[in-house]
Amino acid sequence: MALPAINPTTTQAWKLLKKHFEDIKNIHMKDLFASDSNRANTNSIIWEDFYVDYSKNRLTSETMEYLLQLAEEVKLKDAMAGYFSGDVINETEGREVLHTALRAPKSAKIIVDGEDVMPEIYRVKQDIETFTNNVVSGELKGYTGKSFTDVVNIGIGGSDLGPAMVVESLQYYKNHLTTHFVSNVDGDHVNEVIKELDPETTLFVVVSKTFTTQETLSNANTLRTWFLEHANQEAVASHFVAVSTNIEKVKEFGINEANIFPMWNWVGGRFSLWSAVGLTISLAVGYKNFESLLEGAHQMDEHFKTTDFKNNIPVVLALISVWYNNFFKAESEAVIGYSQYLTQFATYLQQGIMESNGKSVDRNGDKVDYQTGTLIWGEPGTNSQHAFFQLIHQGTKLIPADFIGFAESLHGNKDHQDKLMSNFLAQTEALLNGKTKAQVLQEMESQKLSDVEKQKLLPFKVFEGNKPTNTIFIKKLTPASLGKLIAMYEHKIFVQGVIWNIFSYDQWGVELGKQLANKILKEFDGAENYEHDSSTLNLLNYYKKQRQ
Ligand SMILES: O=P(O)(O)OC[C@H]1O[C@H](O)[C@H](O)[C@@H](O)[C@@H]1O
Repeated sequence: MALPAINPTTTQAWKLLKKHFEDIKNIHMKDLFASDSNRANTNSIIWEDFYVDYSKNRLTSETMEYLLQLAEEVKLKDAMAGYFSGDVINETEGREVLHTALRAPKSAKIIVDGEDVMPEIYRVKQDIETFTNNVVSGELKGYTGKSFTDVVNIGIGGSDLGPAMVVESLQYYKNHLTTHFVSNVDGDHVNEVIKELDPETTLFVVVSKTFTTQETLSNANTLRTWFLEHANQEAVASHFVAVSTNIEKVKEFGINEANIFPMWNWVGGRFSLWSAVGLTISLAVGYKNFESLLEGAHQMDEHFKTTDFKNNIPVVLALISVWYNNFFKAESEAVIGYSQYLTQFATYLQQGIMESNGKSVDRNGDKVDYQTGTLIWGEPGTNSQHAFFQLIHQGTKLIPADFIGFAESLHGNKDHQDKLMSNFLAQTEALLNGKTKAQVLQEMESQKLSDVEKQKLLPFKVFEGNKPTNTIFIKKLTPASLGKLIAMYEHKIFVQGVIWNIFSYDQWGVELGKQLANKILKEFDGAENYEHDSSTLNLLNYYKKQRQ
């Protein structure tokens, strides 16, 4: 069944929200808290090891009522049923969207083209487990009989960002293997990694869903050439494995069929870390931890699938985001993880969110006349506090932010953890309340300033507050809780795509640049009568001169 295609602006709920927005747009959250002592409790969801507090948002129970009505009116329930059961909801590519099947239990039955995909998923999982155990235990050897010490993941986009982010986030759980990620076609990337490698003990994992991606094939070729400077052709078989849907292309590249981990067209690149694309994750943290990551994601799938919308974390977060995006006209959202392990989390989400929902044509093929996908950015706290928080606190832009924190530390240093958590809590409080003129003046009392000096400084020291945040407080960073967190954002993406009536699972917008790059690449060594605008032509000729 196709996804329902309902223009959200034609719903009753949208009209109610529009009117309601005019009524509450200037209300300060401080007043909402003052008038309802139970606000924090009624606007939070406690589920397993997740405590999601969304009370520090510019909304009332009436707002939530209309937002939930919007979810009903766009037929979110029907869309969810299609998402989980393998409907072709990626209509422009004619594909199912089944990353949730990758983490479903063995007993599940998910039919694609008349066939249950679960046995095949579990067969590949078994291969991942066996291979991981053989590499980690040192049983599998390189061409000179030494065990592997290093793993190089060669991929880009979804074949890089997911595995790289998870490996970074689960660093605490890592084994002795050193992992490297090569993605950029910039030769500096691969060459810097090569400096750290020993060909005798390095395993290469070439990851590409299509196996046609220029960057990945170039990097894989360069690494293989370097490898062959030290080893002979037969050694490639014991040092190179691949993950792809395109078995023929992988074989053409020279990797043995036995060394290919398959994936499927019904897994989108940016949602693929749960498949064999996550092989590097499994190698880095061990199969058991990889499995826990998947189990955590599955628990979030169940929560999303079975919980009423009002208490459904991904649904509520998606609706709040729509509220800011479409009514307050907020352009971006920040994601701030209070954990150094989450350094790559926002970068990862950028692909997930912006490649999925950066669309301007609706599911009927018509241009939308409302805003869709949000810009996503962020860095871990507390570092980001000392970098860009100034703008969030006192700038002119409204930037709703997700604050993600872990109550228990992994390192066990209470002093550091208390300081980290005090910042985590203080920032959302500061963003909520701000600082009034009266408070600033009171603070100034102890300072030796004249009244004129005080009045001069006053406007700069006032914080308006009323800056919205969600707090996603998780008990501890584990493979399972990370799996839940990632799946939470995946479902948020889905819900927003349904509301905005767009296709979230294609990415036609990345094609044009690729096509032109291929054309220009040929022109570097070709004749000079190219068809380009004058700017591109000048730049192209400038480069041609420089490279001679
Ligand atoms: O895995 P691959 O086929 O090499 O694709 C890698 C990436 O490249 C494309 O340009 C897409 O925009 C991404 O969604 C994809 O993850």
